[in-house]
Amino acid sequence: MTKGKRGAFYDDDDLDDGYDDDYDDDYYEEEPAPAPKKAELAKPQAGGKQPAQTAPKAAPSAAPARAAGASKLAQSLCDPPPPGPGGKAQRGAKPDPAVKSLHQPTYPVAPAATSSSPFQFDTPSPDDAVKAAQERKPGAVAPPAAAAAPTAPSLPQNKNFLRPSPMLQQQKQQQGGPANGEGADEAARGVAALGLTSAASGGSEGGTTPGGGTRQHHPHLGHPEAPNALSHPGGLHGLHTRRPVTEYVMEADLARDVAAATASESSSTSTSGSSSGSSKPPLHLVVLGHVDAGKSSLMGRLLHDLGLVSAKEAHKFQRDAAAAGKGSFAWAWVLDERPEERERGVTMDVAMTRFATNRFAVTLLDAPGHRDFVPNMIAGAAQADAALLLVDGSPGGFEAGFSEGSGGLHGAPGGQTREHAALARSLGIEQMAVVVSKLDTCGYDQSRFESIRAALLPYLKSVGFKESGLQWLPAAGPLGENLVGPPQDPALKAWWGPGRPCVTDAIDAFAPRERAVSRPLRLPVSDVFKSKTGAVVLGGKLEGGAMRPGSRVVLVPGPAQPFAVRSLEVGGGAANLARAGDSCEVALVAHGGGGGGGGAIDPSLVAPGAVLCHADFPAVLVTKFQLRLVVLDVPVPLLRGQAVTLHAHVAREEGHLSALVALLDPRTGEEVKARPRCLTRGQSALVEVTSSRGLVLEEYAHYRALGRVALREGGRTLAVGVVTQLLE
Ligand SMILES: Nc1nc2c(ncn2[C@@H]2O[C@H](COP(=O)(O)OP(=O)(O)OP(=O)(O)O)[C@@H](O)[C@H]2O)c(=O)[nH]1
Repeated sequence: MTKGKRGAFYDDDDLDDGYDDDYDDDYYEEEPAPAPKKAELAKPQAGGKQPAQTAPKAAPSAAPARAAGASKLAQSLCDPPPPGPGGKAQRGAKPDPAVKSLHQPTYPVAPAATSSSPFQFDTPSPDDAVKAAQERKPGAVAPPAAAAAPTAPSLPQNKNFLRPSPMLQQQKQQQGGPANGEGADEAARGVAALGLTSAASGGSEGGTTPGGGTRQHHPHLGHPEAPNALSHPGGLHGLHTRRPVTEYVMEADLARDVAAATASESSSTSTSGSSSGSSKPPLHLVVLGHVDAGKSSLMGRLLHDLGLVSAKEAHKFQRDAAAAGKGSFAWAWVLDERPEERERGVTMDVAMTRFATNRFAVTLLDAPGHRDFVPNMIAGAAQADAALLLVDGSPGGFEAGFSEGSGGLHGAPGGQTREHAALARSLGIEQMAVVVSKLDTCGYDQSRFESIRAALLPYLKSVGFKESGLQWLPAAGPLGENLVGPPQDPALKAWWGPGRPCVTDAIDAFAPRERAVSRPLRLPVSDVFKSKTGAVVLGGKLEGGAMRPGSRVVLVPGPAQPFAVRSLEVGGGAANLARAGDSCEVALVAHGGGGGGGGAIDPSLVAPGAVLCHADFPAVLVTKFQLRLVVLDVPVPLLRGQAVTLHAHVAREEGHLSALVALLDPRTGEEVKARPRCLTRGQSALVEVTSSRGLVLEEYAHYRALGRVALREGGRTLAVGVVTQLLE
């Protein structure tokens, strides 16, 4: 393999530069065939943990037909892997979805299967739903009645995108907070060449009480027909005159508050160890991985082991899941709340919850693994500072999730381990802990762990991760092994002893994010809900700037008049200040309208993809922009006019490639050809994109999180890029 160079054309301070340095030839050994052993199951757990699920033998044939089904995005990202020393070929194993049998409430060693059938859904995926709605109603306009309803806000209906778990909603309500209710080598190097780096933001300073999840609705999915500034007759606007963000100087009183909060946060960081979430640096953590890798189960059990799910609640989840014939999904039910998710045993939305580790106030985003829900995964990952990548270590499981797909226009798509990792990196995530799960199914075989690492590491490096940004550890979620303390199972303990990190150690080893407070306020709205007091609350992650009660803000797109911040919650607790990186909820009142609620924002006017902005430095709605992109795995070359779905922060719009401006050298960024006729996989290019409706975007140089765009079509991610210029 030609060692990738990248980044020369991105004047990005975080640009990766250590590709060669980090390259580790040791990992280019031929992968030894896994030697599965009998699973060690259903043993009592030490440390007061819940007993693991018992292990009656399951009939593999009875397992649901769920397997590798995945987009082909990364087929090109990893083929062919580099030869090892001596020219030995290094290839990922073929799909072998033996993981099927793990859908039974047992953990048997499954025989290797040779084929996989994609998971079947009988109802439309969110992608389909949004598309269908948009096709039904081009330029979808909100019904005037809804727009006019002053006191009966029609909140998004139960299609929440980021949502808290039921357990956390309950906790929040008990605390009296807002109710939550319903709640290819070339291509790969190209991704790396984008040099995308993490959002310069860091999360909340004060997750005051672990488990104070408050977000409820994501209007993006909930309201495919919601108004858009460019189509709404009732005066939504987003056509501000843009003041250069570089002119912004933070208001003196706000700057004082920010400086004080920063000082207090640094001092508390240096004296870490308290168990309270308050004043701990925030960390937005997304959990990624192929369908059924064990993401939800691991997080559900972790929340229990951290004391956020009581034994009684855990028992109820187990009883109810068993009664529904889904006993093995009991821990996943902590986060998989929707009936469809529980019935199918598949996460569909991103579930959000909060907990505290020794070091961080963590906002957890549990992303769906199934390829139909990659758009949801993108929105979750777009907010994250770090990721846990769950990799199924069971025999055949890793191979299914890491499969390359069979290529061609109608070929089988590859596994989501690839797609998720590539997307995460392109969305700016630089720090990731790879958790190899389900090793209990092969007797915690160390060689299986090592061989998975050897196969995955080159790929992760090829999509832009530095080896220094990666951690590797084993864990078995449902069994509670290596989650919050050292493993109890002798077979695992034998090679993962004291001093080796457990999951919470790995989280604590992530670096906190720098907060992008020097830019004007930007908060992409991911939730709209009504608090107990009747206030309409907007929630999301602050991607730039700072605010406090009284701050003047404007919603783009949104009503023309400015609002004032009436009250704030950060990390689930009342706050006087929110800074870039904070996960916050904001209640607004019309500027100068007092606190009576009469001037409160009408939630029906909160459009999907809306962004709360500084009133004097608002964002603008963009319909044409220039994007520097890398073409991922495309079945056919991209031509001018190619229809795409644009994914940026919490926004999603239909659009097309309106011009292929130039082909770029992926290493230097220099133009190698003007106006190319088409773009093929792995190529780097400057393109012009036209969106059918306006959306809020920013130049990547100013706001990373608002300047990253993924282009998808037909269930595949075609390209990822960064906004270089706003054109119209
Ligand atoms: N033996 C064993 N089974 C596991 C382990 N982790 C998860 N499972 C099982 O794998 C199945 C899928 O687990 P989930 O937690 O739903 O997987 P997921 O990655 O969240 O799935 P999606 O979100 O739908 O992509 C369930 O039957 C779990 O009991 C593990 O460490 N060992």
